[in-house]
Amino acid sequence: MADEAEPAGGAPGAPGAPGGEPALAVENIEVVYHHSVQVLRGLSLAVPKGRIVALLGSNGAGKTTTLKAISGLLPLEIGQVRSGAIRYLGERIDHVAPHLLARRGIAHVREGRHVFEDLTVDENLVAAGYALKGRGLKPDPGLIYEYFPRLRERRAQKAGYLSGGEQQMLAIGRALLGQPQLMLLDEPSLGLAPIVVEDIFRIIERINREQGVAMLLVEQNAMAAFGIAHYGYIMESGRVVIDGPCSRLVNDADVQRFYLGYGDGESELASFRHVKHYKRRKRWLS
Ligand SMILES: Nc1ncnc2c1ncn2[C@@H]1O[C@H](COP(=O)(O)OP(=O)(O)OP(=O)(O)O)[C@@H](O)[C@H]1O
Repeated sequence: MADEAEPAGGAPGAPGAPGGEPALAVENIEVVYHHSVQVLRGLSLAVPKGRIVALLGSNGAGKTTTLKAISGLLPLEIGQVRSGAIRYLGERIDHVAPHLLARRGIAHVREGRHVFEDLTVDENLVAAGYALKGRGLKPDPGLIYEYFPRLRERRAQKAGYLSGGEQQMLAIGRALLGQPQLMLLDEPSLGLAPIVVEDIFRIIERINREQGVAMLLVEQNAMAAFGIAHYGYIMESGRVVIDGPCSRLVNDADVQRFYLGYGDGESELASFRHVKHYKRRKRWLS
């Protein structure tokens, strides 16, 4: 688990911010789909340059929607950021088209390993070089193969025939080829065997460390995320309910009880929203 200084005023329950100059700042955004279905309700978070920040939460909390809001994909699903602001390297990006954001260095590795199945591994990487257009940078597949030697061995193979873990590696490799300054990773562990998850998370951490790329990591596998992230936010129903350095979150009694499921017989309390009530009740009982 990476160490992170305590944020100023970042007490559990009050969304704060990790220390360091932000690569990304999401400020109090509300997101609706189809002009009516509200999914994000005043969500704020920050990702400092060169850091890994985990975004956790139960199914349907709005994690994927948050990533789509940042990478500009919402309009494709008739979704919109209705209020609030998203800043990348200090500039507003909440109404910028996704291909322009990709060129500016935001790479979104979407849930479900999106690779071109009929293209080879090599061809997939060449296609990903698009993100470098106009930035005066050259794609470097050699770097990708250095991080993912298994892909080098299969470079002439069609991506559709790779294993799930190899496809996830290729999806991350494609994103990295664009030399991003911010990577959005949506559930890289999804559907993979624990040993493969360990392998991929080790590589993600190495990429962060060596390339200095900031990362916002959405994960259901909280322990895997806590293992590499510097700071974490936990969401419920479209807003952050608790945040802090991962070293603190993992030891926090409420996180353990309501999120990690280390219960002590209070299993009917299934959400952070019950925390205040629960604490009040505990005082009455004692
Ligand atoms: N295109 C869409 N149109 C309408 N509602 C949507 C759309 N995409 C997501 N939603 C709704 O928004 C809510 C949040 O979904 P989202 O996928 O962002 O959550 P999540 O936290 O990523 O969940 P999971 O962990 O299950 O992937 C859900 O209630 C979902 O049904």
